[in-house]
Amino acid sequence: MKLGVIGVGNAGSKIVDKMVEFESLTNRKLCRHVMVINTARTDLTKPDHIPEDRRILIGDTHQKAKGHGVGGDVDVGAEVAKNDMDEIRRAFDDVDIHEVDAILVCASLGGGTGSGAGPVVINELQKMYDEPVYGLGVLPGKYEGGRPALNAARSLQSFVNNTDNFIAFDNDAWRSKDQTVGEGYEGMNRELATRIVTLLGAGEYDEPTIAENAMDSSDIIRTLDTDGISSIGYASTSVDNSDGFMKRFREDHEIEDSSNSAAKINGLVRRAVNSRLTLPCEPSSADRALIVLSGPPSELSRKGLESAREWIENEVDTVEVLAGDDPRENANALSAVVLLSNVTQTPRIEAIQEQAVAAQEKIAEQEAVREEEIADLITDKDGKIDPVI
Ligand SMILES: Nc1nc2c(ncn2[C@@H]2O[C@H](COP(=O)(O)OP(=O)(O)OP(=O)(O)O)[C@@H](O)[C@H]2O)c(=O)[nH]1
Repeated sequence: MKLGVIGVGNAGSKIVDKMVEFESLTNRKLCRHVMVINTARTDLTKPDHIPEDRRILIGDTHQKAKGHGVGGDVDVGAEVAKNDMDEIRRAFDDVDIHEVDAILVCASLGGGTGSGAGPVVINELQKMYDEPVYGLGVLPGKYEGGRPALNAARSLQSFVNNTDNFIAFDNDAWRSKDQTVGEGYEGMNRELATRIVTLLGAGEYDEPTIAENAMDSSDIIRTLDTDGISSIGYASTSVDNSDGFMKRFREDHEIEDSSNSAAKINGLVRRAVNSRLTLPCEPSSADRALIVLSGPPSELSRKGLESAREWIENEVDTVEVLAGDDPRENANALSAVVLLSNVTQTPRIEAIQEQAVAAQEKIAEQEAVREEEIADLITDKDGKIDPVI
């Protein structure tokens, strides 16, 4: 698939940066247009792989943002994006839409810029283009407290309602227990970029491929076309892709090798579904699923892919399962990515909603106490307002 990729806010921009890094390391050609949008000038200097002229600062003249971010305030994030919409639109004008099959907007839902400006950007893209617009959103960890959960619960609805599909990544599930907030982001972003680029980059090659089961971008678009929330599973195993003795040996043992390959693929796909998903969920609650098998052509097996597809159909009980190969001549690993589209049994999303309700109640209580304190300060014992002077 050919993609336009837009990162909004700090985490969104870092994830886009990692996607571009991964695709260039693996010779893929997924991200045809990249752009990052932020309210914080310093965060815009962080990406290593985004050209300078594709970094858009918004809100530098806004009274609350002033180029320093929006401090977790979703409403300010949304307001800034609306105010600077002309500038954002001008940046979109450079995107040659005939060159892309879809647009992906990446953001974290726990901060203020990604969760506030992200949905505004998505709405504008939906108005401007007919191509599908997908969201890739990071859910804050429980350990971060009520405010990020409240932001996420509010903006999740906007992301899901306004995108053709929302792929979720749960910080809670991916953080190691001994890590504090902020630690481990680099590794988490790399894991997410690997999954998303291997999935969406399937089928884009410099040279035409003759692979009979090659994945087609229309299959990916079809699987994502559910208006729901998705999760991705991934498993990988290293392979010998040298020209040396081992490869010749394996070629000489073709029959044995092909049944081995089929078993390996089947095992890999099962491992992907049972692995740590980007969003923990009950796989059987998915409406549609898609398998991409990526690796050297000698490792791909039609039989293996077909039996893995049947396994997902039966065991995971998903109605529609598509599968395809992504042959990569020089790859030194065989990877399976499984997209579970429109999953509904997602405990973390339910927990975020509960955490958000509790946070909202706490904020309301604190406001009531503050109002009482202010009233006490400015009124005399008879309840009359004390003049300031
Ligand atoms: N997975 C992941 N999560 C991140 C990363 N950086 C921040 N977060 C999470 O993102 C949330 C904060 O969002 P940010 O993207 O930093 O903030 P922002 O959208 O730029 O908004 P403001 O800082 O309020 O202007 C918190 O839930 C963090 O845990 C990252 O690199 N990877």
